[in-house]
Parts: sequence; structure tokens; C-alpha cells
Amino acid sequence: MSKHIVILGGGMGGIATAYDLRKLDKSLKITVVSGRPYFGFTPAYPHLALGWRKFDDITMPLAPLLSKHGIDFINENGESIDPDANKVKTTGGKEISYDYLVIATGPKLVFGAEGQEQHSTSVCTAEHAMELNRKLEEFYKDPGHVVVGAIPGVSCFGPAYEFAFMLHHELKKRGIRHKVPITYITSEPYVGHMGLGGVGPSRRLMEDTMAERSIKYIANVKITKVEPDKVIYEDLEGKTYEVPCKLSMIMPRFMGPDVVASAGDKVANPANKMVIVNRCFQNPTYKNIFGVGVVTAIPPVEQTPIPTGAPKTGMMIEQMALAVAHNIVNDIRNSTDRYAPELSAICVADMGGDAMGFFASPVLPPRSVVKYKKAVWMHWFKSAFEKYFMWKVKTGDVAPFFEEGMLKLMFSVHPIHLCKDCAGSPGSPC
Ligand SMILES: Cc1cc2nc3c(=O)[nH]c(=O)nc-3n(C[C@H](O)[C@H](O)[C@H](O)COP(=O)(O)OP(=O)(O)OC[C@H]3O[C@@H](n4cnc5c(N)ncnc54)[C@H](O)[C@@H]3O)c2cc1C
Repeated sequence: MSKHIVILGGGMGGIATAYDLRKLDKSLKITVVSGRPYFGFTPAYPHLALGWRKFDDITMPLAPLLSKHGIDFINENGESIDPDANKVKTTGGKEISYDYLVIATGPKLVFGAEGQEQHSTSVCTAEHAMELNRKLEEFYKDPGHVVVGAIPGVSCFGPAYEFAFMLHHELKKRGIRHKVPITYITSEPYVGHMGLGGVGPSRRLMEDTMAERSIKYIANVKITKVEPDKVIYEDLEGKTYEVPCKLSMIMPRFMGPDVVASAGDKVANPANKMVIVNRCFQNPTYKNIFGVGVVTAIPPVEQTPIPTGAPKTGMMIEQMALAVAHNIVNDIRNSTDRYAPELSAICVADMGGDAMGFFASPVLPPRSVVKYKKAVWMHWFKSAFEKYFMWKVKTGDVAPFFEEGMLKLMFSVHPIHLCKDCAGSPGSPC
């Protein structure tokens, strides 16, 4: 009988794993369980917030898509996992047995500053981004001070930078930029750190770019409170400051959703409820459970005065998915070969007219390759990548052969490699 693989989450990590598994073995029974009925291209959510994309441009309904590729879909969230019984219970009361479970639920958003959820906005989900778009349309009629920022513990800084730069571009286009002071307030020790300890000259580039665009920045501070007309932050000595604001977009920090916590402390990291995985993205206790994407517990790149986390970018997630798919299929076939993802990160911060791109491989220093570029064509590259990714999702192959060849040629990227010893923290050398 064919093995049953259940994947929790129909986002970037879940879909990539489902497609990679299907490509490796046509006989597997694969079920994706996800409460959201669509796949959404998260990197374009800031664009959705600015009205530069429509919902339908960057989303695809999952049910017809997955059935076309012989993958079952249950449009409910996973509610609890019983790792000893190999069962998942859904919010609709279904009980699903699995041979292998891949947890790819993405994050639970934590709006950790007082008043953040009520008085600030976010671009982390399509719904949040569309709500922000409605608020922006009102704001343009009577503009004022904007604060863009990130609270302590944030691991995903890219969208905050993008939003600040893209908003600058939009305000200029509308002829109202001179009416809108923009302040970027962050828990990063310096701008351009991005939870990665910086990439090449990212600090200098970000500082210059913010200066060129008249965006004031305040780094190494904790945003503690958001009120309807101000953001309050604290420096390392505990002294508090206020910045007036009419509109704010402040990144929440991420933790694992409750379904991960339900599996107990051997699956959920007690500190942040993210999935405990080894170098090969397998849970060390329950060997038939794997983690892919933002929900995996990866240690921070370095300690920072105010906590920051390591970002899990699209490229890293595709590599995790590919490694996990190979590891599951090899386990089924009684092969001892196990793969670890390289965990290389590409971050492209769109700025409207141009964009800034950073490449770090591997993500945890020391790095073999670091590249960066700020150019007009990078803006078009990011837009083209979005279309390319949506095409990949539609065709059912997220790792086409030519992509691997191109990445090898351009960046010396090898998405996954044979791992001699899976024990050890994700991203550490095998
Ligand atoms: C705003 C934003 C912009 C980003 N931009 C970039 C970028 O430009 N480049 C880049 O490389 N990376 C970017 N990232 C980082 C990363 O690529 C994305 O976050 C990516 O979508 C993460 O994929 P994922 O599969 O882990 O989670 P998601 O894509 O969020 O998918 C998780 C899925 O699981 C579902 N789910 C949630 N709970 C449950 C449950 N209990 N049971 C079942 N399903 C559940 C969710 O509804 C969702 O469909 C960005 C992240 C954000 C938030």
C-alpha cells in the first residue's frame, strides 16, 4: 500500500514539498491540509498593500490546483497532532492518519507591543495587506507622519524595508511625499542587519538609501507601545521616546501556531513553539515528522542586544522542501541517504523604481558567497520572479531542472547536499 504523507499548510513550504514529493514518487498518497483555500505569494503582500497588485494576481485557489496534480486537499486547519498515534485532528473534527507528517503552517503572528494589533497595520497576510490598502487610500486624502518598524524578536525585516521604500515611491508619484515624514524604528542593532548579521555592505547601502529617500531611522530599540497617534519605544537604558504617527506598519514577531504546540515539547520548541528539526529538517524524536518553512526552529544568526531572529526566505524554504521530499522518499525506499538544505538566502527589497538585492550562502556565517546589487533592473527582476513563481505553482513543478542549473552557474548554489550526520542544528555544517 502506498504511504500517506500529510502536509499541514498550503503556502510556499507546503506546496513546494507536495510538488517535490509528487515529482519523486507518483505512487505516494499526499494530502495537503490548510484552512486558507488559496496559495498566496507572500513576497507580493507589500505590493497588495500599496494597490500595485490585485488579490487575484498573486493567489491561486488550492482545490483545483492540487487535484490536477493528484494531491488531496482538505480545506481545514490542523487543530492537534498526536505524534505517538500518527494522527492529525482538523478544526472540522476529521481525524487523519499519516505515515509521514510535514508541518509547514507558517507562523502565528505575535503583536507583542501594547496596542500594536489595534492601532498598527501589517503586511503579513493578504487580508492584512488589503486592510492596509484601504487605510492608505484614506491616509492619502489627509496625510501625516508614518512609522514603519519591527518589534523585538522579529525575524522577517525585509517587508518592513520594502514597505518604507515603496511607500516613499508611491507618495512621490502622488505628489505628497513632502507632507509625510517617514521614520523606520527597528530592533535590529543597525539598519541593514535584517536578522542576518548584515550581508556584505548592507548596512552602508541601507543607510545611504534611507538618507537618499529622506527616511529617518532609529535602530537598536524596542517598540513597546502603539497608540492611535504615536509610537513609543525604549532604548537599551530603558529611556522612552515618542514618535508621532498617523499611520504605522510594524512587523510582528513569529512563533509556531497552536497545532505545533499540541504535539508536545519534543516537537514544539518550548521557547517559540516552532518545530524542532535537525540538519535534515527531521524531528529528532519523531522521525516521521518533518518541518518546512517559517515554522521551523532555526537558531538566530547571532546574538543581538535586542533579540532578532533568522529570516527564512523563499529560497531557503524551497531548499528545505526539496531536502524533506528526498528524505521521506529515501526513508520509504530504505535508502540511508539523507539530504540537508544549503540554506542560502536571496533577499530583494523592492523600492518601486529600483530594488536592492542581497545573496548570502550559506545563511549562517562564515559564508562562501556574498553578493549584492542595487539597480533598476532588480525591480523588474523581482516582478518577473513573482510571475515565474506563480507559473511554477500552476505547472506543479517548483524545482525545474533549468532553475537548478542557473542557480549553480550564477550563485554557486547547490540547493541540497548529502548529509553524513543529520544530528545537529539546522544550517550547521554536516
Ligand atoms: C510580508 C512578507 C513578505 C516576504 N517577502 C519575502 C521575499 O520577498 N523574499 C523571500 O525570499 N521571502 C519573503 N518572505 C519570507 C517567506 O518567503 C514567506 O513568509 C513564505 O510565505 C513562508 O512560507 P511558509 O510556507 O513557511 O508559510 P506561508 O506561506 O505563510 O504558508 C503557511 C500556510 O499554512 C496555513 N496554516 C496556518 N495554520 C495552519 C494549521 N493549523 N493547519 C494547516 N494549515 C495552516 C496558512 O494558512 C498558510 O496557507 C516574506 C514574508 C512575509 C511575511
